[in-house]
Amino acid sequence: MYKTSVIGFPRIGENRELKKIVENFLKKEITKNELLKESSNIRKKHLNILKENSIDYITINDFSLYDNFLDTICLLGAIPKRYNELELDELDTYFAMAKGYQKNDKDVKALAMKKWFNTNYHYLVPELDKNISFNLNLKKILSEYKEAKDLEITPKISIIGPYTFLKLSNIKEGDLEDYINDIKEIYIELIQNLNKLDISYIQIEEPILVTDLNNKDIINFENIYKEILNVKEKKILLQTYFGDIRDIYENIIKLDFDAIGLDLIDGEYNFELIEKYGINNKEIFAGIVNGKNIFINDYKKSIEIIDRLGIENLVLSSSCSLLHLPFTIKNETSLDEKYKILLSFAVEKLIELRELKNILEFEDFENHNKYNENQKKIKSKQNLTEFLNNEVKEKVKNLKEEDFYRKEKFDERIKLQKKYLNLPKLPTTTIGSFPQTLEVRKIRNKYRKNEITKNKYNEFIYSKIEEVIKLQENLEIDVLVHGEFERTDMVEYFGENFEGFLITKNGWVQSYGTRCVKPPVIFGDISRKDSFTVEYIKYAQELTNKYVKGMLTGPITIINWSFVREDLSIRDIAYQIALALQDEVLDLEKSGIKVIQIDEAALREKLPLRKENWKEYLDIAIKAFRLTNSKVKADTQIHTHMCYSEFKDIINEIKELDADVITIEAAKSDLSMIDILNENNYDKEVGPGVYDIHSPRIPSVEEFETVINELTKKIEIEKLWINPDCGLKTRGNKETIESLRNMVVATKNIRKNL
Ligand SMILES: Nc1nc2c(c(=O)[nH]1)N[C@@H](CNc1ccc(C(=O)N[C@@H](CCC(=O)N[C@@H](CCC(=O)N[C@@H](CCC(=O)O)C(=O)O)C(=O)O)C(=O)O)cc1)CN2
Ligand code: MET
Ligand SMILES: [Zn+2]
Repeated sequence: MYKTSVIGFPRIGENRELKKIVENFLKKEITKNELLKESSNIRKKHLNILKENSIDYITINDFSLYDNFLDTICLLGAIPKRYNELELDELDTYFAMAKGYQKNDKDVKALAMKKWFNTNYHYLVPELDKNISFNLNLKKILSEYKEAKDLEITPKISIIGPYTFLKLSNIKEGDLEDYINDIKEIYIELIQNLNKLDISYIQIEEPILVTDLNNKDIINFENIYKEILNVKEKKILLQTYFGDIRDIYENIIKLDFDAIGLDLIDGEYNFELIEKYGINNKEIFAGIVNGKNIFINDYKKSIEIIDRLGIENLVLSSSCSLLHLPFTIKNETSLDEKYKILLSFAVEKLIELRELKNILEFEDFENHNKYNENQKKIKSKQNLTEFLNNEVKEKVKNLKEEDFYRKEKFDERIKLQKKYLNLPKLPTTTIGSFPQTLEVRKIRNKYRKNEITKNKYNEFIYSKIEEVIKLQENLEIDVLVHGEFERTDMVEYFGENFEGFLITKNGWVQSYGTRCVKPPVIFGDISRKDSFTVEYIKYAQELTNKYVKGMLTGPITIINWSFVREDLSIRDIAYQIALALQDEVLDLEKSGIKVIQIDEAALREKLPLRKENWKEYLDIAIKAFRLTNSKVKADTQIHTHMCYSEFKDIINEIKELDADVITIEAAKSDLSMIDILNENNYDKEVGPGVYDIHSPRIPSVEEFETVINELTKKIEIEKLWINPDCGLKTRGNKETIESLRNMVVATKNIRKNL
């Protein structure tokens, strides 16, 4: 007998309904009651979809108005003091933590945001200090429980596990161990409360277990769980995902969990663990349907996996939450059927689980019509020759060592660049995008619907470029950008313009809070037909005597924020993209652009979860980046940008990227990252972000001066750039202009004293 389960379902809604209602609430266009009512409707709709697909273990509390980690902070009452002191109601406190709060004399920054393991989802980081007193708040769980019961569902309740919570918290005082007792107590109280409900499972999620663990971790984990498991009266599923749990499987299997959830897509090694240590009578939730990629399940392979496991009474599950997938392929009305049949979004993954169960329970599976249908689709990919490009395959094969190096060394290059560019000390710049206001989106939407011509659309884009160039000149910024108005997204735009990608119309995936991305699909071999950024950059450059940066997205970031084909190595895919970018870089240079930024925003975030896999990944990432710009002249300045700056472990690789200038996020990480650069003799130029663009807060001139002064103490003046910590596309015009003005004024004040 087989059962089916999913770890979690996307909550943003089929047409991003949740995004819209939360944003409307934040703009005070709808009331709190409307927000709660509408979000309940979304949840009920999703529960019904899960029910219609006969999912046996339906999850609740996977929903969130903004982020599950933020919900967990509220569930445990671990709200940092500064937010409680605002004396707002519960919901406003929630959003103050999410977005920061600036009103009258009150001014509090948002909680920090971090990448959720190796996905493009971001969670809000809990803070733990001596002021924290945990205090259980079950309101959210209980109302979602009631909704499920009203639909006659006996739900499984998802909660973030205590160890993942602790490990991902920002511990401001003391050590992690200092918080274990409190955490244990509050989770015990939580389990005791959940005991009273009519539920199928408590799904405790501990993805931290797929990272490298040491003995202390194992001791801590056992210490916490032995007592929690002592009080349980309902079944507990220990759910892991994003990898295998090699360091702790042996210990876990001896603990009193009723079930264990394993990722069998990204956790190949889990098979060996099961073989070696057995399953000790636990129910296994086998993650065989990929929750992170959008290609259809190959039923033949899945059945082989299940055979290999050789476990009776298996639960067929997703490899991770379906949060990381778009809603349904059904809405991709512009996509050719021959591609569509090869793709599977969240709803289709439910169908796959249901079909797999039926096939497995069918005596002679090879004669099951769904099985044969599936195998026919899988084979049909071979006929899609339009995605084959032998020329680029050859080019990649023939790459030589020298293709990955610039001719001149940095020391020599930077002298030429300094002479040529002749910038003031502490040059100011921005990361690329300017606010993507409603105006921009509306016009683009009209163009998409053919309500305006391509010419009219371009005219509008050019007028925005003029506007933003004037603005930057007025603000007296030193190195300008064109604003990226023609781009929906820095990755999707490259997918639209390169060969080898599929683009979806409604394939939205939540990235953080109400923000979504529409990852393009790397379906075939990648190449570039014509230049596509040059005309805009050239136009911008002709409007000003200052330098305008060429603006490209790097190969690893394109890969990491796309859905990626599984039939070619990541190295080959990365080099194909790098070669396509190289064409664009050289065209920019040819048209007179002297500064070219190639963003590798996602390089750090996709570092493999286990150290043993770092080397291979970084080798690909560095070489692919270098390949994009190895052929430019010495006096062409190459910039790169990275959003997250936890560089401690990869600083040597960052050096090896050999970018002349790197701009990075630093504002939120108390500048400790600068020490790391220094300790490792980082020799290139750096622009540590001087303010956090993820919040509408406007830092004052004094605040900027303090940060910049700090920076000048730590970094050689000659090497220091002043810039925000990321692109400005999510901000409004007003706060952007005021923040940039303060940033430039502060820089000039400091320059006077140099
Ligand atoms: N891919 C990617 N990953 C990333 C980042 C990134 O920039 N790109 N940045 C980091 C942070 N993540 C982010 C993720 C999303 C957004 C973001 O701003 N997303 C926008 C969508 C951007 C977009 O593609 N907008 C479309 C508009 C789509 C749209 O909403 N259209 C409306 C119609 C417009 C109207 O008339 O109102 C509709 O369909 O209803 C466009 O520009 O054309 C959003 O959710 O609001 C920002 C940062 C990390 N990961
Ligand atoms: N150039 C891009 C921008 O400014 C880099 C963003 S990194 C998420 O939007
Ligand atoms: Zn960024």
